[in-house]
Amino acid sequence: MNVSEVSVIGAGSWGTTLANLLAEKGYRVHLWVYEQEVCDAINRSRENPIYLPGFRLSELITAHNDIESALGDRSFIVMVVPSHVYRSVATDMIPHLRDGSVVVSATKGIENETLLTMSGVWRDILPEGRKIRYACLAGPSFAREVIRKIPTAVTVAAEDLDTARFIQQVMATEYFRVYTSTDIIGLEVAGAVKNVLALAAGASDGFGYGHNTRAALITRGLAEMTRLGVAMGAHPLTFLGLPGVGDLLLTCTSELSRNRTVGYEMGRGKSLDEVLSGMKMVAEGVKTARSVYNLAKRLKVDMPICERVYSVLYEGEDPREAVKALLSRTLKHEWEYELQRFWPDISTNR
Ligand SMILES: NC(=O)c1ccc[n+]([C@@H]2O[C@H](COP(=O)([O-])OP(=O)(O)OC[C@H]3O[C@@H](n4cnc5c(N)ncnc54)[C@H](O)[C@@H]3O)[C@@H](O)[C@H]2O)c1
Ligand SMILES: O=P(O)(O)OC[C@H](O)CO
Repeated sequence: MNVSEVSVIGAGSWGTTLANLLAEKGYRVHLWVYEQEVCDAINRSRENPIYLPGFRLSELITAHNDIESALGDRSFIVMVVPSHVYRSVATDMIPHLRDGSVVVSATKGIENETLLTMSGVWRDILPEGRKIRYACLAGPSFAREVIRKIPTAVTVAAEDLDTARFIQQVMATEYFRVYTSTDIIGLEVAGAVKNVLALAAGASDGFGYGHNTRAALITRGLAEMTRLGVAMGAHPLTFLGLPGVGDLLLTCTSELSRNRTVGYEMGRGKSLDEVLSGMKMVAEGVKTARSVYNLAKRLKVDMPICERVYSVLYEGEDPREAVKALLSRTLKHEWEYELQRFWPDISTNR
């Protein structure tokens, strides 16, 4: 497959950044922009004034407000819209999508209504006989650092390694290192769950708790993420890599994270509505907390931190009571859940 032009669907901070990365590699980039005024501003002033102000964008980017012209006859597509609008945007794309197109999804989230990850959404909506080559891009990558060419490493997973290697070649630069994988579901679960855990880590910092608390949340959160991923068919090693512990560390510890910031503000006493009312960008963890809670229940996976995040966000639990509830659970072996579920014949006394 020879690529000279690509489409990027979604012009938030990450979509705009990936569009610019590809344009600076020499690809002609067609960027679909939801808001007409943002679309006009990009074409007129080479800047995304709402989602990525202060960065001059490449001349090789053309912004489009309609999906048909954004897709044209391109067959390398990067999809970066928030998860709650992913299905409707993807559905609009289908009539204009070339069969066999590579679709690289950089969205991190799980649908509330169906509990599907983004690969599941495509499987759900693609008419019989229609095919795409789906891939997921994940890993620790703040748009605001990538746009400044700060060294970054991410992972791309596709069903077959050849597709992943092809995407690696198209997207890698001297500052953006792309690893390959075939564990699509692992990347999707990791990218979604780390946002929920970042809400908890932010709240902990907002309460004024210390480094000990945050390290505990990250480590036990990693165990929860891995359990859910494995129950959904992921490879456990994925969670030790960039999409798992890499992105979890980044998001739970940095002031650049929108998810951590939402948690932090709530930990300082603001309500969820107060925090969200001042935000144009998405904090995916807020919606994904509901999906993760329901998935954990459906698959009988023990995810106490994510469960408390859900009850604070959606059942009005006081965040400090949620911490108390977490700490007052029955004391146990560190790997009790894993030993019982995966190695029942190994004694927890070993
Ligand atoms: N920003 C980052 O650093 C970063 C990094 C990696 C992954 N991601 C993921 O990328 C995805 C997109 O996030 P972002 O940060 O680029 O977005 P953003 O939060 O900067 O902007 C919100 C985006 O949603 C779009 N939007 C709002 N309503 C819409 C609608 N009804 N239909 C279609 N589009 C609509 C806006 O046009 C804008 O593009 C998310 O899943 C996020 O988790 C973001
Ligand atoms: O700002 P956040 O919390 O949405 O995180 C952005 C990216 O997912 C970090 O890899």
